Amino acid sequence: MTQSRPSDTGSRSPDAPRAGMSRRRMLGFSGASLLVGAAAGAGLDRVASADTGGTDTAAPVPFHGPHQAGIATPVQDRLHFAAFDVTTDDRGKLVQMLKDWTKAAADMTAGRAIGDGAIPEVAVAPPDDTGEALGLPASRLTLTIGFGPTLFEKDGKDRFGIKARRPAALVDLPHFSGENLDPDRSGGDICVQACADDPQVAVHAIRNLARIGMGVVGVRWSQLGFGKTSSTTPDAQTPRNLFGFKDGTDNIGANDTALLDKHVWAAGADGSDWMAGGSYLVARRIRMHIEIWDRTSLREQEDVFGRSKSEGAPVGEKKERDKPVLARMKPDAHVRLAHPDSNGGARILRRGYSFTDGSDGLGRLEAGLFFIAFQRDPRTGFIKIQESLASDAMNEYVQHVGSGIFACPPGVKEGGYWGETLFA
Ligand SMILES: C=CC1=C(C)c2cc3[nH]c(cc4nc(cc5[nH]c(cc1n2)c(C)c5CCC(=O)O)C(CCC(=O)O)=C4C)c(C)c3C=C
Ligand SMILES: [Fe+2]
Repeated sequence: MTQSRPSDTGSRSPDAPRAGMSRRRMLGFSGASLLVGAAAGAGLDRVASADTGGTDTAAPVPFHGPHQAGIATPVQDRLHFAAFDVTTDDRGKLVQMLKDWTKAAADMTAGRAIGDGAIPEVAVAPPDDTGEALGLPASRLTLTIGFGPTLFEKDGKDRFGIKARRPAALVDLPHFSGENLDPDRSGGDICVQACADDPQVAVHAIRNLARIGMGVVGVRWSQLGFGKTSSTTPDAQTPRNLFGFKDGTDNIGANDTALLDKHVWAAGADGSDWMAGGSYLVARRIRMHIEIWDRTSLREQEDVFGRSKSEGAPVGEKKERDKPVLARMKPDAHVRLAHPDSNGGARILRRGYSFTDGSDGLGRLEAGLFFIAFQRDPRTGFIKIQESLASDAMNEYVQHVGSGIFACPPGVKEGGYWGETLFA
């Protein structure tokens, strides 16, 4: 990617971006002609992301609106997910940080540098923006915030005076059979899901939020993800997971407002007014035993899911979108057990990513699926389905090793801030 970068000397170069100048504007002034030239030569201007529905106009995703972006909006290619612990008991400081985060998030998602930018006129203080995203487009960055159970009450303490506002749906997840959760990769008072088509843009966003939050929050754990394992745009090609299977076929589509209203968006009538238009996020770090899977026959692999590996068609059918006949699948097939018909109609919006974090010291890939699901109520969504998956044939090949649950408030209106409905 062509970048317009300031000099590496630390002093401002003549062609450095102006203070506060947006990454997009910078590109317009200094990078666009280079980009056009490069793209024309390589034919890059014809390349479309699978999830943009065939267009090559990756416009920024609006930050403001009734729902937070990053839930029902088209899934980007990369993820940086971070869980934070709040390190102060001062409610005022927490609220001020949420306001500062909101401004920074609005800037970054629009493709602008934060505040006065990375190269401000005045050089005596650290810049507002760390600078590694200068010259990069917005890359469809979305930032989605969620509040964990411990923000409402921790060790019996109502730190921020919001204990009574904890939604009934924000339960502590029960123990599930076979899981082996690492406390250092689980929980958190606040989460931020950063999704973008460029990993540098997603990492820049989390890094800068952590920097702004210094003294108020600290990163508890974080996870990078690549290769989305689900899509909210059914017309786009379904991506594949690390087991090689199409994943996300029967996901809830971004335009299916009836399904979103029924299964994803919380409503005031659910009991927590401040969550109306929000959603509940469940994250699970699922280790996949790739080496064992790779020694498994194709027939066994297909039996595990109840779908073909090539087309993704349900057992006995030809096409991916053909209606699954659950009775034709093995009783322990993943799709059969996870299907709404096996779970009293339960549906979730999946938005997970593959991950590989190198090797585990025993020569095995430290790899898996960072599973993210949004739902109106985790008790009738993720928990219901995960309990059915206790007898899943896939359990021989996977283990849940990290976990988190968060209440994601509704979207931010212009001039508002993340969590305003909770703290106002
Ligand atoms: C509790 C919820 C789920 C977990 C955890 C989960 C893990 C997981 N899934 C796959 C691969 C596939 N899942 C597929 C379908 C599917 N999975 C869930 C839920 C969980 N999966 C649901 C609700 C569904 C849809 C069922 C339906 O309505 O038909 C599929 C098939 C293709 C698809 O529809 O997406 C695959 C493949 C892995 C590898 C994994 C953990 C590592
Ligand atoms: Fe699944």
